[in-house]
Amino acid sequence: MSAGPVLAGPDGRIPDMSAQRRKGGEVMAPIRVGLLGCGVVGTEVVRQLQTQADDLTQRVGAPLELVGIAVRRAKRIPEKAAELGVPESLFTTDSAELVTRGCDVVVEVIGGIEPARSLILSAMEHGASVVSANKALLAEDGATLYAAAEKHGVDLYYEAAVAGAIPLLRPLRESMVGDQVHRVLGIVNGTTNFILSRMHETGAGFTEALEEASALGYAEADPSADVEGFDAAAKAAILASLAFHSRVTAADVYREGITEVSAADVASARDMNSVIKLLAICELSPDGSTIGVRVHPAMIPRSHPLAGVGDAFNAVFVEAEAAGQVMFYGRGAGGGPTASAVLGDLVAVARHKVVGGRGPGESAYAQLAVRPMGETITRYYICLDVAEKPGVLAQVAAAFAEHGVSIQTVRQHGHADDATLVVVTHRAPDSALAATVAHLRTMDAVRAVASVMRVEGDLES
Ligand SMILES: NC(=O)C1=CN([C@@H]2O[C@H](COP(=O)(O)OP(=O)(O)OC[C@H]3O[C@@H](n4cnc5c(N)ncnc54)[C@H](O)[C@@H]3O)[C@@H](O)[C@H]2O)C=CC1
Ligand SMILES: N[C@@H](CC=O)C(=O)O
Ligand code: NA
Repeated sequence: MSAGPVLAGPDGRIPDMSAQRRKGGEVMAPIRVGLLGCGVVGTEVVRQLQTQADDLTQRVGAPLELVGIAVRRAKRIPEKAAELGVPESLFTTDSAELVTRGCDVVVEVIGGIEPARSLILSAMEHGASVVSANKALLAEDGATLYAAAEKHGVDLYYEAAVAGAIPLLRPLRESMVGDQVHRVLGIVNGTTNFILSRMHETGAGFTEALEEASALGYAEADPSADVEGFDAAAKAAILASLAFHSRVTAADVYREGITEVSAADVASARDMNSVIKLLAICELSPDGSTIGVRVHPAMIPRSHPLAGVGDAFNAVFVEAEAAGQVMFYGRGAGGGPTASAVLGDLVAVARHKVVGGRGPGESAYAQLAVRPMGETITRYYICLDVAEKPGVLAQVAAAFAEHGVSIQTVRQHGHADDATLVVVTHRAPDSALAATVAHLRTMDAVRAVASVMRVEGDLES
């Protein structure tokens, strides 16, 4: 059953079908595409499919025929159809039926775990390759999806799932797969980068900046996934899996979001000519036997290349043995940029349908274990409210020394009851820093541990 003809372009023209003609005049059948979800990303996917119909036909070698668009609510169909200029008959609320219609490719941009997982598995079972933007699902249960893709001989592509428009997963899966990756570090959540940038640049409040990010289509349906770091953790799990050829799930990732980052932290960072960014860091241990995967806010100097990454932009460094450092930068969120990555994957898997063959499957052969966060070695910024009495500084320094954490700089602000000590440490294990902080909290001289933040790069003191 077909829902209709190849969609016309915005000028009303039917795409040029010359690319359908193969040697001997053979006509290539259209590649049948089913779309699950028509929200921020899905809407842009339909728009780009229409505006680029001719070019996509040429690039694939066959026209892409949109055979159905599954949406959740029927009452939105007339409005969506009018907005996109497509027939209402193309829409359905029966997503389970759409994936069994004999699609060549199913594009999943619903999000969440269920029903997305069941729909993808059913689509594969019915012979469809799958393009998805769903990092939450890939990070929770990518292994099941990969296994199904393998079993049914179809592709599973998900470039949009990490860092939106930026080509990052295919470079890791394909271009850099001959190298030994040591570290992947970057900003992979647009919403939190937008919020932190606003807090630094305009002094905007957290809630106000989050509302703006949601209105711009950057935030997840439940924005706590962004601000609590779950979205970045899912992306870190995907990056670590691909970089280190191991199976890493979201549950393996150490995660802190940005909800505890205060205006005072932002001001402190400014005093130290630094900024606060939510970083995802995936790294191989020096002996190559384990990996660390973490997401947390970090203070970085303004001179650091990631410090200038503003708005909802993302940027990721990949450090590899032979390649050295490679940087990826671009729009990490928003309907248009994300749809660009979806379309890239769609063309790739559609070509495979036309000429045969498949893209890479899962490569988890290395099976490296994820080490506990306590073993991570990094530097820290600690802000303490202290009583301004003789000997306090010595007591604080002794607490750090007792746990083997070496202090790089200490600065005191204010006097008497308002005194604040800002300590920046040398590199130390996370467990040692945690023990130091627990110790500081028991000391009479320390009124409060106001803030603890990890540091990347060399801060000015
Ligand atoms: N918005 C962005 O900047 C980016 C989003 N993504 C991912 O893309 C996916 C989609 O994101 P958005 O478009 O922003 O979300 P959205 O919430 O705007 O759109 C999802 C749509 O799916 C619909 N839906 C839910 N259940 C359905 C079902 N069973 N059948 C049919 N439709 C159903 C919802 O009604 C909604 O319209 C998510 O996995 C998200 O994490 C990835 C990168 C960037
Ligand atoms: N909510 C996500 C969307 C893209 O992945 C983000 O803000 O980065
Ligand atoms: Na991407």
